[in-house]
Amino acid sequence: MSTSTPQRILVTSALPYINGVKHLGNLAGSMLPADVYSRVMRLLGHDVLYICATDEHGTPAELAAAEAGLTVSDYCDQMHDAQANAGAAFKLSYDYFGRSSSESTQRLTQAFALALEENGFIEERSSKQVYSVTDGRYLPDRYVEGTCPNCAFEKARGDQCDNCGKLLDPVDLIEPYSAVSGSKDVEIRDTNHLYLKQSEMSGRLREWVETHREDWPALTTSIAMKWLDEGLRDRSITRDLEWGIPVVGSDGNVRDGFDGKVFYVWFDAPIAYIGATQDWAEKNGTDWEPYWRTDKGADDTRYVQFMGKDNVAFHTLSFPTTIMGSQQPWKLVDELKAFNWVTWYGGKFSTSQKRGVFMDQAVDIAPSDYWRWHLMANAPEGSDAAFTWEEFQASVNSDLANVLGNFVNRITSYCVKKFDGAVPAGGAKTEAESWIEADLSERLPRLISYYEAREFRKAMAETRAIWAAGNEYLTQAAPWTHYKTDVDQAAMGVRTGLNLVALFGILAQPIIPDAADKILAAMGIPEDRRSWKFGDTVDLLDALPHGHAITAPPVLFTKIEDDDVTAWTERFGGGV
Ligand SMILES: Nc1ncnc2c1ncn2[C@@H]1O[C@H](COP(=O)(O)OP(=O)(O)OP(=O)(O)O)[C@@H](O)[C@H]1O
Ligand SMILES: [Zn+2]
Repeated sequence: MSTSTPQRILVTSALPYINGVKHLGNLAGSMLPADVYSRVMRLLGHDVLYICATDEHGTPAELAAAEAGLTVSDYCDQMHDAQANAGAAFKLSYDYFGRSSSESTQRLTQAFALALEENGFIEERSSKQVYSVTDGRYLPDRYVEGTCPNCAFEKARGDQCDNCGKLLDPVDLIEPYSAVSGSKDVEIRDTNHLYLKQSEMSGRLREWVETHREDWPALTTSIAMKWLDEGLRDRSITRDLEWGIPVVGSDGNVRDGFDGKVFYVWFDAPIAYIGATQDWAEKNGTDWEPYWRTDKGADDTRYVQFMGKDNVAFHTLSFPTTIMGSQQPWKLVDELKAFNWVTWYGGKFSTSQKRGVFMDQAVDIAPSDYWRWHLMANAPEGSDAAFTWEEFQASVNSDLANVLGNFVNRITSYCVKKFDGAVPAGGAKTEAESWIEADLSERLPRLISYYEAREFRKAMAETRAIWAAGNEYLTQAAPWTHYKTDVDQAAMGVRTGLNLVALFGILAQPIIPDAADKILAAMGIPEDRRSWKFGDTVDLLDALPHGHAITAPPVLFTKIEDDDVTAWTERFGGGV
C-alpha cells in the first residue's frame, strides 16, 4: 500500500491539548514533522490534506480554566487562538486547524458510541467513583488528590502520581481529598459508566498491527505489541463531568442515568480528526468522505499520522477499536510515525510545570526557521534527544549560517558585482561540473526516499550534505580565480553556482520556508517553478535562463552569539 501512488494523502498530527501553548517537545514530536512531510508531499505533486485540532475536553482543561478564572468554554476559545497563532508563527501549513469541541466531533462521537453499543463493543457497567459531599459532585481524575498507594507521595493526583509516575484510579488514593475545595468529606459511591470492550478486539488488532510490522517504525509496533501482550483492558469512556460531549441514546436525548456525565477525552479526541476534516470540507465547499470512508474512495487515500510515543497506544489500539467496532466503512491509519521525547536538561518538558521553551517564546528569541531546522536535524527518532542551547547555537551557526547562508551569499553577490546580476552564458564544462552533476544525481533521489520513509534525521543530514557539496563545487570551480584569465570559465562556475542556489532554495522550502522564500525571490523563481519534479541533473544545473536577473538576498541567518546563549540559559533555565 505504501509503494503505490495514492490519489490523496491525509496527514494528521496528534491533537495538541488545550492547556497552554505547546513546547518545543510537542512541536518536534508531532506538528513539525507532519508539516515538513506535508510540504514535501505537496512539492512532489501529491494532493495533501493536513488536519490538526486542539484537544479540548477532560479534567486538565477544566482545572486550567478554573485557575485562569474563566469558564471552560472561554478558556478554550482563548487557548485555541493562542495555539493557532503559535502554529502560524512557526509556519505550520495546516489545511485546517479545528477543535475537538466542534459540533461535528460531537455528532460523530455520539454516533460512534451508539454503533459500538449496538455491535456489543460498549457496555454500561457499575463503577466506583469518589464523591465529594461538600462539593456535591463526583471527583474524577485530577479532581481528587491524596496519598499514592505506590510511593506514599502525599499529593498524588487521581489519574497519576507525579512522584513515581504510576497510573492510578482515584479510588486507590489513600486519604483522598477534593482538589476543588480541599474537603476530606468524600466517599466512594457506585455509579454507571460506559466501557469500551477493547479486550474483545485484541485478536483483530493484533492481526492488523502484524500487517504493519514492515512499514511502521519499530517504536510504533513495539508499543502496540507490548500493550497487546499485557492484555488489553476494557476502559471507561465516560466521566462525571459537565464539560464534554453529552452521552445520548438513539433518540438523541441524554441517556438515562447519564445526566452530569460526558464522554471522556481519550474517546472523542481522535474522532476529532474526522470532525475537523468535515469542518474543513464544509468551509471549503468540498467533500470529506474520500478521506475517511472506504466506500467513498478512502482506499485510495494514504493516511499518515504523527505523534509522540505516549499517544501510540491510543492510535494503534483504542481508536482502531472504535473504527473497527463501528462495523462501518471508516478508514484506518496506513502509516504511523512515532517519536521519542525531546528532553529538557535531563528531565521532561512540561506544560503544567512550565518547564522548557514554549512555541510563543521560541519565536520571540529566534526566527522559526532556526528552530525548525534544529528540531528536525535532531528529531527524536531512534531515541530521546536532549535539547541544549549549545547545540541549537551550533546548528544555526554552522549548518544554516556557514554552510547554506555563506554559499548563497558568496555566489549571488559575486554575480551582482562581476556579471551585473545576470545569469552569465558561456564556458565549457570541466571536471567540477561533472562531479557535482554525478553527486546530485545520487543525492536527490536519496533525499526524496528519506522523506517518503519519514526518516527526518537522514533527510536533514542529506540536505546538509547537498549544501556542503555546493561549497565543495565552488572550491573546485573557483570562478574568482578564473575571472582574470578566462571570463567564460568563470561564467560557467557562476552559472552553475546560481543554479545550485535556486536548487537549494527549492530543497529548503519544507524545512526553513522563510529563508527559502528569500532565496527564491532573490533568484527570481516564480511560484509555479518551485516544485520537486526534478528532471535530469544536467538540466537542473542549467535551468535558469541565460541573462535572467538575480539579486543577492538580504542576510539569511544571523549567528547566535555566546552572549545570547548565556541570556537564554538565565531566562529559561537549563545549563548546568
Ligand atoms: N517532550 C516531548 N517530545 C516529543 N513529543 C512530545 C513531547 N511531549 C509531548 N509530546 C507529544 O506532543 C503531542 C501533543 O501532546 P499534548 O498536547 O497532549 O501534550 P502532553 O503529551 O500532555 O505533554 P505536556 O504535558 O508536556 O504538555 C503528543 O503526540 C505527545 O506525544
Ligand atoms: Zn507514587
